[in-house]
Amino acid sequence: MATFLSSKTAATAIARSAIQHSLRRPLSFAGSRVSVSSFRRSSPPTSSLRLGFSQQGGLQSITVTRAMSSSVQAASDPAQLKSAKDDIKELLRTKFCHPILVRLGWHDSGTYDKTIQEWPQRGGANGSLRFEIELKHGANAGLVNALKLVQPIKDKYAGITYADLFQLASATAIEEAGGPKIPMKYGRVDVTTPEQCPPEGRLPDAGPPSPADHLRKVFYRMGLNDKEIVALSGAHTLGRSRPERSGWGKPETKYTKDGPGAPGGQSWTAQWLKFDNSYFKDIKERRDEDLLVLPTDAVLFEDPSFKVYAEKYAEDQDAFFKDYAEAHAKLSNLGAKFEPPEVNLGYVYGLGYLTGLSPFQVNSSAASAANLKRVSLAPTKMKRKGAPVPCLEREEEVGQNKKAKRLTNEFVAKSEIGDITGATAQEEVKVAKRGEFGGSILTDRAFSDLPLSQPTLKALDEMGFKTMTEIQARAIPLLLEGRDVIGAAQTGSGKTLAFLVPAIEMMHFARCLPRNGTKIIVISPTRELAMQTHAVAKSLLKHHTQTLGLAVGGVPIGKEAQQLVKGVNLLVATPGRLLDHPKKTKNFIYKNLECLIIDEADRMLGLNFKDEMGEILKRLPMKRHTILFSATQSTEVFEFAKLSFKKKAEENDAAQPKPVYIGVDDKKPKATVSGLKQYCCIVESEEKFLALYKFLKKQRSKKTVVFFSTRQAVKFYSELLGYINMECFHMDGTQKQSARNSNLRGFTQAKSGILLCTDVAARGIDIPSVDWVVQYDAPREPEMYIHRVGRTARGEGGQGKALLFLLTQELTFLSCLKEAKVSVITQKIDISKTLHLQSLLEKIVGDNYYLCQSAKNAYKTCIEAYNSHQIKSVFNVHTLNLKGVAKSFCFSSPPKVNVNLESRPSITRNRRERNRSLHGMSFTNPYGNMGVNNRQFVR
Ligand code: HEM
Ligand SMILES: Nc1ncnc2c1ncn2[C@@H]1O[C@H](COP(=O)(O)OP(=O)(O)OP(=O)(O)O)[C@@H](O)[C@H]1O
Repeated sequence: MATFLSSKTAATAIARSAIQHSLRRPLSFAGSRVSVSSFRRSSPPTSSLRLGFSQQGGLQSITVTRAMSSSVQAASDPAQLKSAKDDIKELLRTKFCHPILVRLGWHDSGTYDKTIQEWPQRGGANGSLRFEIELKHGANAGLVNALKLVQPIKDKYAGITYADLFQLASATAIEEAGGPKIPMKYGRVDVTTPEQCPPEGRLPDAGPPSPADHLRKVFYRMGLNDKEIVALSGAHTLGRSRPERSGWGKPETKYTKDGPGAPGGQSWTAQWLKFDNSYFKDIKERRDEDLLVLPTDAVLFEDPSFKVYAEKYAEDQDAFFKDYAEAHAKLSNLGAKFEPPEVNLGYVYGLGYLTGLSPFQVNSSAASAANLKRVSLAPTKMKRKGAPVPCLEREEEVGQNKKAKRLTNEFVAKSEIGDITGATAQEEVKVAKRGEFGGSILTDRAFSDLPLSQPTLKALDEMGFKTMTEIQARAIPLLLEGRDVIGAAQTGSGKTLAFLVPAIEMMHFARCLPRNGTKIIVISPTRELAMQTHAVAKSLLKHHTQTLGLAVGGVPIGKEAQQLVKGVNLLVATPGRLLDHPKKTKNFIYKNLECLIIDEADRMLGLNFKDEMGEILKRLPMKRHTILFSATQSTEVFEFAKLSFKKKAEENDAAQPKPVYIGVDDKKPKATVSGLKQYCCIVESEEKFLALYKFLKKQRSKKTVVFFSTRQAVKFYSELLGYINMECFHMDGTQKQSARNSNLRGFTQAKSGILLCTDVAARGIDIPSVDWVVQYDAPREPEMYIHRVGRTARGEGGQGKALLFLLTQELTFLSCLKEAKVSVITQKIDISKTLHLQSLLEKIVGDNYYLCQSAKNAYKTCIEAYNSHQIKSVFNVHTLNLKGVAKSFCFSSPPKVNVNLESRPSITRNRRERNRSLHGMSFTNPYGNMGVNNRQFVR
């Protein structure tokens, strides 16, 4: 176990007094070690701090001058920056001071307070850390040594500001330690007097009572989010903590006993001069006593929202590097004033040529011609260092940096606001004519060009499918060759046929008979999706002799068992029921299984299904093909694929062909289909239901699916809408299967209508002609958003629209969407003429006992669901206006209910912790241990 130290205070006091002691000594500037500058000083020396060195190189004295107090410090000279970078590299090579230089840059910029407009009061990267008063802040203990190291470089290059030098040194240290290239820009202006330093207390504490809250408080103040907190914390992969400085860490460990650099301290990682993702791996494992884990490090794997990123970075170094580089660049700009100002930024920003580290390519001829004028910055592809799954063969560049740049709130503020309910049919026609709406998903390749059997070709023809979609054209030939495939393609792009056609061919050419048992299993996350896949398979098998079966919960198991005993060659199943059969159905033969297809693989291999999938995988024969399909992919899918495929390759022979990743849309700028128009409506809680009502009323002639976060909300709103003469279908996971089926069937067959549902209908369901997908409650994560909106604009030429409701404080969710390559247009819904309905609604609910109970349940669970939202930084239960929320459930004031704010993820996590030993399925052991699991997520 790594240690948690708490003897901080005393040591900090010692450190402080040591610094203070030295600060009291008189000035004796000793620049004797600094070589004579090759640059002529273009301005008087700007340093306000002078350092004195003892013969041993230790600090002797510091003093502060105020010579520049009245003038504004000019920004850095690019040519000097380039030279200074070389000097920093040399310094790193000789002193091994990478970590402390990183800490120097971060402590200069990390004082930024986004709520303060004025520079330099807002703090941030402005060089203020060179002043004694700031160096004396407890959090900066020891950083005087970093200043001492860079001061000679500062002295050599008068044309560089401290602010730039600190950030240049930090970014260079990361790169030289093997980290990512950081897209830096330069031109920061320095503060000039100690009075301009920020107050003490703006940097994080390593051992606060509530580490997650503390980190959020500090980093949110800087305008950084959870992902950035986790990524930046990864800088602790470098360096050591020293009790005599910060009070944290051991005096020495086996990793720090003999240097490099001055020995001592406790590091977070074994190779603390190498920038990689071992910080996350080590904290996760916590196996080594000699490695440090501060409370603020540990919380990255404890807080559910931080954990998502910490886990990801522990698994995927490329993902860490990418996010770190972005976050570091952002950190280094916090609060900075850049000069020349905006018009000349190209000159300053375009230091790609200068530092060789920017991912932006400067148009160099323009740069030299226009010199100080803005130059165009064309983004170039950042080459990834390796595939996320080394054992996968790339059909094309796998897992590229897909995520687009962050959407800022500014975007929202600037975006055109119209009233969505007023969108006319003419406008829609105009858009459609421009050809921007509803592109073709079909290629020019015909199914008949493939070596498919006659019965399959005949069935395809009868189903009306002649040419293939892209995922079909790319996946089917490879699957026919017997390759294992991970397929990713947008919602509604025909993935079902892409895996079913080759599966059926496999059975056909193997001449499977019922007595051979189950040769192919397709696993789906929901019963409805399994039934739908079963229906497509049934049509495809129309002229074949092979047998088909369905195993889903909610229906009597007996009939299914009889069928299985007779022999089902292709079985479509949900995981819970699939697990029941081997236990309860004696003669269910699955030992001959040849192919396992996991639809919606990212969901199936995610946390919710981990236990069931572990159990299933453990029972199935290992010698089989594995096919994984989904519209969104996750690290889990790749990790699973990597391990299970690798294991299989080991067990079989070395010549085993590698599995193939097919990412049809990886290079596309959008994650959603071109036929989809997406809107977002920003509302206050109290207006939310009125806005929905107004919307549904206006779109009465359309077919609309509305997603809610809880089944209680689905129940209440469908009852309420029924009361006010707006009948709707409703579907959630706890309804009886017969009710689920009839609601889905009813809505599918209807020309217009409303379906209220939970995420049980978010994935895979193929309902024809849905016009609108409304997300009344925001989704758990961007991936869920993509699946939900995928219920419209499906198939060839499919068109549809999506509307997301967000509360004002949830706006930053748009940045998460932007990162997932989803852009939405902000719209408004004018409810001014609907406001009077509120009192009427309150009366309806108040007068009806059952409706009132239903509203209370919905209100309670809605708050609980909000509390367990995955993206805590955006969906923070404490920011909810409860009075407004109550209004949206038709209460005049918040009802008295017992709200359980223990988060759902933590309940699930606790249960998982308890259950872990039962299954042993992990991504290092995708086949799991022997054991019994009675828990059924989906039956
Ligand atoms: C998340 C909140 C953070 C806390 C509570 C924290 C705390 C600390 C502490 C206590 C030390 C030991 C200092 C010493 O004794 O010399 C340290 C060192 C360090 N910190 Fe942080 N830190 C945080 C975030 C960051 C960030 C965001 C970065 C950079 C992006 C960073 C980079 C470093 C480095 C590189 C060192 C090693 C310095 C050396 O070896 O001299 N830290 N941090
Ligand atoms: N080759 C084809 N030609 C015409 N239509 C097709 C073709 N292949 C599939 N489709 C139609 O496209 C629609 C979407 O197909 P499918 O349900 O397989 O999508 P999907 O990619 O699995 O979507 P999701 O990710 O939402 O599960 C269906 O209505 C299907 O009939």
